[in-house]
Amino acid sequence: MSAPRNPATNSGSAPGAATAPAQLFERPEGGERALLVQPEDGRTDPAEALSEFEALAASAGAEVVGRLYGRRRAPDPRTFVGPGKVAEIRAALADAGGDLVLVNHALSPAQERNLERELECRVLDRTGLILDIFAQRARSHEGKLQVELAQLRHIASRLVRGWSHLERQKGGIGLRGPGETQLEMDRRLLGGRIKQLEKRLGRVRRQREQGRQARRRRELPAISLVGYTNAGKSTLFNRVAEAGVYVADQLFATLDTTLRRLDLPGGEAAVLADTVGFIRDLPPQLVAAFRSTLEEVVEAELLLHVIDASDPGRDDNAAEVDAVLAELGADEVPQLRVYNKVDLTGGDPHVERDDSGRPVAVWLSAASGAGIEALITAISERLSAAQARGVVELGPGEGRLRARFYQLGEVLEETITDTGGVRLAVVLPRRELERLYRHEGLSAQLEPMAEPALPEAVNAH
Ligand SMILES: Nc1nc2c(ncn2[C@@H]2O[C@H](COP(=O)(O)OP(=O)(O)OP(=O)(O)O)[C@@H](O)[C@H]2O)c(=O)[nH]1
Ligand SMILES: [Mg+2]
Repeated sequence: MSAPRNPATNSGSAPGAATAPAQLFERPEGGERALLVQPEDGRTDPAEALSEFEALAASAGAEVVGRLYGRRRAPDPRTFVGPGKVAEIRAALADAGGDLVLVNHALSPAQERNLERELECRVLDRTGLILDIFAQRARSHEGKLQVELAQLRHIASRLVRGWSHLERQKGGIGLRGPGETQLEMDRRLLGGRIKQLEKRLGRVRRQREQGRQARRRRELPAISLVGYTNAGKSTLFNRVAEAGVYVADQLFATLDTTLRRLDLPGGEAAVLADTVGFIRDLPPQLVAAFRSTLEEVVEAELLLHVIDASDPGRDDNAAEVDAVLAELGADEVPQLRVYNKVDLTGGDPHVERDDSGRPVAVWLSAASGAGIEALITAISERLSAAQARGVVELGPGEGRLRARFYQLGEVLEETITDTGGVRLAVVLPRRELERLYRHEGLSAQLEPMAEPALPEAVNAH
């Protein structure tokens, strides 16, 4: 049985505690003994899926004591796996002395409950496991609220378990909350708590929205690091911003979006954001929960999509990340691919360019620092290409568009025209300009400025 986790074990590190030692987050000895069940659906490579699932289980602090594959044409509506497999799992549990079954698939609440009843042991699906990891990792106030809300929504439909011994296991994997308390298992209180969390989140989000608008007014272009979990985003973030963010060989080491100012060669600056990692089959309620945090991603000028070049599943993982980005509405944000960990592949750091000479991928090692300079130059090149600048003339009736230019970019100069309209010298993200043309009725062309009012972005080296 698992010793209930002492909340003090993982609440001691403030977000600023830069290089928190990894053992802070390691589970006290004697984690729950988990048996893993990996369905074979013919889609993904089961061995690879199982090894990722094992890393997830370890991240949640479980000790893996057994692994089983399950092949079945259609899932059993009652227990997901068939009766023969249930017997096999029961035997394996007895053999290994396991006290938790983790199934690498989504289970319906009824399937989870029926399996628990038949196996006389706690059963958690992939979503429940990922939620548990998120619960342990959330650091910021907003992150904690988001995770708790997602967890409560997830368990709301799973309350009737009917196993008194499960009650006594409070604090085990899947039953831990990010907040002060264990997850409240009483259905009556649950609804109230969910409402309360939604309200608090609303307040926090409004504050963050204000912060983002302030940043936008300061016109610092935003760059977001995105990528599969464990790709090396935080390591790269530290390298690039020298910020000292928590890095660990753990899945979902980072949950909260962290921002740093990034100074580019030539005196330009940008805001760099480190974000939560993505994973295959990210539970939908988690995508929803983090949607607002990930707005940083949607609104970024440039995404650095970090890919672990040494991972044999890297292309699948990258495709998965792109799919989540599309779900978030961020598929149109320009991407620079960063193939990380070239120290492990034996490759040389280099930059790939497209036909027009634009950098599209950078191969580097965040750990050794090889290739970082080239990355920063590539970022600088991509950012200056992402900015539109010019002079635009608006008619007297286009006050709303004038206001939009002030909102979205920087107005360097404004003069009144003979016809009573305005002539604006503006700099704004090209994406926003395109949106103005497409959706907001802007028809006037952006003419080149006679003289650049801002120093040219430096990418001379
Ligand atoms: N060999 C090698 N290891 C690296 C490199 N970059 C990162 N790592 C390691 O990869 C692991 C994950 O790094 P993180 O920076 O925490 O990855 P992340 O993408 O932020 O992960 P999450 O926040 O969990 O999504 C750590 O053990 C790093 O030390 C690299 O260039 N080479
Ligand atoms: Mg990270």
